[in-house]
Amino acid sequence: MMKKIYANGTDEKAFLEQLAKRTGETDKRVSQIVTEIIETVRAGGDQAVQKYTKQFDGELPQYYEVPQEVIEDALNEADEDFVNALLDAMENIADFHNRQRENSFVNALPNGVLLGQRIRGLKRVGLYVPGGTAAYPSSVLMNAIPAKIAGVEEIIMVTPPRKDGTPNPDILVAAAICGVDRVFLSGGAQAIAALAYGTEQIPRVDKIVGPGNIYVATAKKLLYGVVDIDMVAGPSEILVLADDTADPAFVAADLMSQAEHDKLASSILVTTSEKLADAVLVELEKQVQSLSRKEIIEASLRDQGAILICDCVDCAVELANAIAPEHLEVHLQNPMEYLGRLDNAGSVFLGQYASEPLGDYFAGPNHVLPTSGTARFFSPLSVSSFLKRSGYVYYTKEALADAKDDIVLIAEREGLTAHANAIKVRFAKD
Ligand SMILES: NC(=O)c1ccc[n+]([C@@H]2O[C@H](COP(=O)([O-])OP(=O)(O)OC[C@H]3O[C@@H](n4cnc5c(N)ncnc54)[C@H](O)[C@@H]3O)[C@@H](O)[C@H]2O)c1
Ligand SMILES: N[C@H](CO)Cc1c[nH]c[nH+]1
Ligand SMILES: [Zn+2]
Repeated sequence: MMKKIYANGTDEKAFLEQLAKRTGETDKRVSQIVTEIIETVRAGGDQAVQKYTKQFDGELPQYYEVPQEVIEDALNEADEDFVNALLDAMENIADFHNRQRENSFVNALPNGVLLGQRIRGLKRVGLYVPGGTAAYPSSVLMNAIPAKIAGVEEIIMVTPPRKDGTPNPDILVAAAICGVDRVFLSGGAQAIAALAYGTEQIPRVDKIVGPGNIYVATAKKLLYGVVDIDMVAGPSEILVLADDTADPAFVAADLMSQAEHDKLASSILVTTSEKLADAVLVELEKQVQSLSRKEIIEASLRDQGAILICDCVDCAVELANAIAPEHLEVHLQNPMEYLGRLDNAGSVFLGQYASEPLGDYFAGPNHVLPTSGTARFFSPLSVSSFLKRSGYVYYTKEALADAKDDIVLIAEREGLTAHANAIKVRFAKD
């Protein structure tokens, strides 16, 4: 089901190149389609959005904007256990993200100068919640909770309608408990374009967050600059780093937990133990039989998965850093020992009981994470993703007099005499 590759410098390189192409190959064609969608929505507004919804999602949605009473009804009619589970998860997620708060500061110098940084929440944010195979209430929590903590004034959620045009009630429940302000039934590149430019009904936002498929990710990339974006979070990924102390049943189960998301999801085992590799293969065959998304899991493991066998743990760690996966599970004898060397992962899960779904739903750290190797430079979604900082300066005449010569000198050296003049003019009458 998963290929075994011996990490000898050549074979794993070929696999990594193929992995890097898994979303990239379609990029050019998708870019063309998405560019056309963006331009059409920019010119045609809500009508164009609805036209694409009908084309790609099959039906005109029951509501374009979901009325508040429908959202409230969804919460009132939801089963209590589900709501309570979401509230339990929310408590952990809020507790974790509350620790990410940042404060404004001011430095008051003895000469009367004030230098400060003001931090505020973004005014209005767009939250993309995938539909299709991936309508996740947990993703609503992971996006909306840090936004609320950051002080975002208005959260506009967009999500595709279900096949019959109705909203997904579980998504509405999550939106209600998180305090999402407005919900539109629109998905794909058209929803991203509407949020970026604004339409008559969908307000223009300052930033768009949330994962989505290749059309959503491409629209976000193309519109970056018109609007801010969080990151490009694509198909899910897991890399398990394991030695012969790992439990093959746990490793196989966790690999499949991410393969289940998408045929393009990638699940990789990097191990020093051939014995473990073989046992994991047996477990995969056994456990997949009872899983409802067997077909997706098998396709994902076959096409995007691999077991990479390394000579030593250090080589395995190096390989994990080179792949830079979204999720990295550490099933090594002393997992904590490696934490400081695991540089490139969206989220790290230490030890055999820190199973990836614990992070997807409950533990507290965010599950909107960088994918496709971008964990090298992107960080998880966080409170700071929703903050804006401005520096400010207050100077007295005396303080400016002390700084005047340096400023004028640098300005004139740059050939910017108007800059120099703006300083000099303040002392012209002295
Ligand atoms: N990294 C993360 O944190 C994270 C979390 C959750 C989900 N995900 C990923 O998000 C993705 C969700 O994908 P999805 O497809 O289920 O939902 P989606 O909402 O992202 O995409 C559905 C939309 O795609 C558009 N679309 C579909 N076919 C199209 C076509 N041929 N041309 C133009 N537009 C088209 C439609 O508008 C449709 O509404 C998955 O890849 C999943 O792995 C990632
Ligand atoms: N693992 C996904 C991010 O890659 C997030 C998620 C939502 N629900 C279940 N899982
Ligand atoms: Zn998941």
